[in-house]
Amino acid sequence: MALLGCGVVGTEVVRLLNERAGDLAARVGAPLELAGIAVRRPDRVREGVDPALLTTDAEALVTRPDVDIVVEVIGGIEPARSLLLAAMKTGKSVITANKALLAEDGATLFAAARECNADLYYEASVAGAIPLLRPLRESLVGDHVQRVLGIVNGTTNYILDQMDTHGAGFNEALEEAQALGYAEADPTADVEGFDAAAKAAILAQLAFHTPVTAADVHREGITEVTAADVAGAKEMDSVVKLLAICERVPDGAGGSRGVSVRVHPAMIPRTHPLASVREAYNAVFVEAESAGSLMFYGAGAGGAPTASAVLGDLVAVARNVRGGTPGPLEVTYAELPALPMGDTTTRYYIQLDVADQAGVLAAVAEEFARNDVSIRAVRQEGVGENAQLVVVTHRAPDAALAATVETLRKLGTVREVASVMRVEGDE
Ligand SMILES: NC(=O)C1=CN([C@@H]2O[C@H](COP(=O)(O)OP(=O)(O)OC[C@H]3O[C@@H](n4cnc5c(N)ncnc54)[C@H](O)[C@@H]3O)[C@@H](O)[C@H]2O)C=CC1
Ligand SMILES: N[C@@H](CC=O)C(=O)O
Ligand code: NA
Repeated sequence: MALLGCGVVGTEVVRLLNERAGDLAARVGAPLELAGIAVRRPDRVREGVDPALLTTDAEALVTRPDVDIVVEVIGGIEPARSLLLAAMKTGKSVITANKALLAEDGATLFAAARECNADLYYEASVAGAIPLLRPLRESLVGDHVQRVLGIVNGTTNYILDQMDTHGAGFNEALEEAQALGYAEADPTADVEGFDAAAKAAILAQLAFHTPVTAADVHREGITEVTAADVAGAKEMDSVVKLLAICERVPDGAGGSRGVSVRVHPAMIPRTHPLASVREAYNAVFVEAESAGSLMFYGAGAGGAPTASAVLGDLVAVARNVRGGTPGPLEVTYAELPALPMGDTTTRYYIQLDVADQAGVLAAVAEEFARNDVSIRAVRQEGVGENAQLVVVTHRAPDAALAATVETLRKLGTVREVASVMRVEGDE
């Protein structure tokens, strides 16, 4: 086998391959021999890594005749894509942790795997160590999945958790997450929601057997989440989490109109199981017609947990290679359209700084009514210059809720829209 990349994840893969060589050989039925490791800087000292294995010529490594499995933990689109394609075209099976690539151009990789009769396994790409893709791809393939909902980015969960529990600042918490090996090479991918959106696309594609790419996912990160949002959530006995939500949208005639796939911060009650997901942990609920609700929980980021998922794939693929039978391929027959966010029904929490005078509540309520948004609860707090209205809505199309907020911003009696947050998990 060959390894591409020897960073946070790659180093752990090498360490575990060495430490568990005997057990892995027994489980596969043959030893897993590391033929080479493609790196950018071969002079760098890497503890536990034999320097004789290092090469900067990744292209030559992936096509070597003595390599039959290639593990890619470089990340990014290129050269990862070309290397994986070259590997499959020369008869190798491949394993990758690269959600960005799978969500942007998974179709090309899956087509190559099919044409070349190669395995393409990627359990590490979503929710790190948590076995989630194999259950969707295999265990639940006979069921009808309705919804996948969860926390799939460790870095942002770590930041939000530190803000909530220790009142930490955003930048300070991000630096800690980077030092712990959770963040992507460019942490913008985490905090702007790109990483979670890529994972949501992969989950939706597997769950609904329909092509979904990152471009189909509505994405909002956590950079706009303010201390006021976190404090507002606390007052509601709730917590702010970055959620990935993939839903099958019914057509009213027993079928599906399409899928809604979105990533955004949301307020969830502290009593909800997702509220207790702390630090860089991930948790995902899968709701299927016959299985009911299933919950997957565990380490979603970090070198060793991610390497665990890579090694699981490696043993599975090595067994397939030895047996001469490839594993299951992607099936995306359903061709369901990805519906726009505006059509998706959500609920909003809105905190308004208002003038403390007669008729304010009526004026605010009128804007909700004008947009056909039903109010679930209203609370007034403070007096005079500190007067605030907190409104929680019932479900309405997201476009109607966004339009309501826009009109509230223009209302003379509203001094400021202090916080707007979607609400999930307490219906
Ligand atoms: N760190 C984590 O918690 C998780 C990471 N992943 C994914 O695993 C992959 C790797 O992530 P990390 O190890 O954290 O990143 P990293 O940045 O620590 O490691 C990537 C390594 O690849 C090397 N590299 C870049 N271009 C190369 C090239 N052309 N040839 C050879 N080496 C090259 C870099 O020098 C770096 O050492 C990414 O796709 C990431 O999204 C997935 C799940 C969790
Ligand atoms: N950067 C990612 C790593 C795992 O996929 C995260 O923080 O979850
Ligand atoms: Na996983």
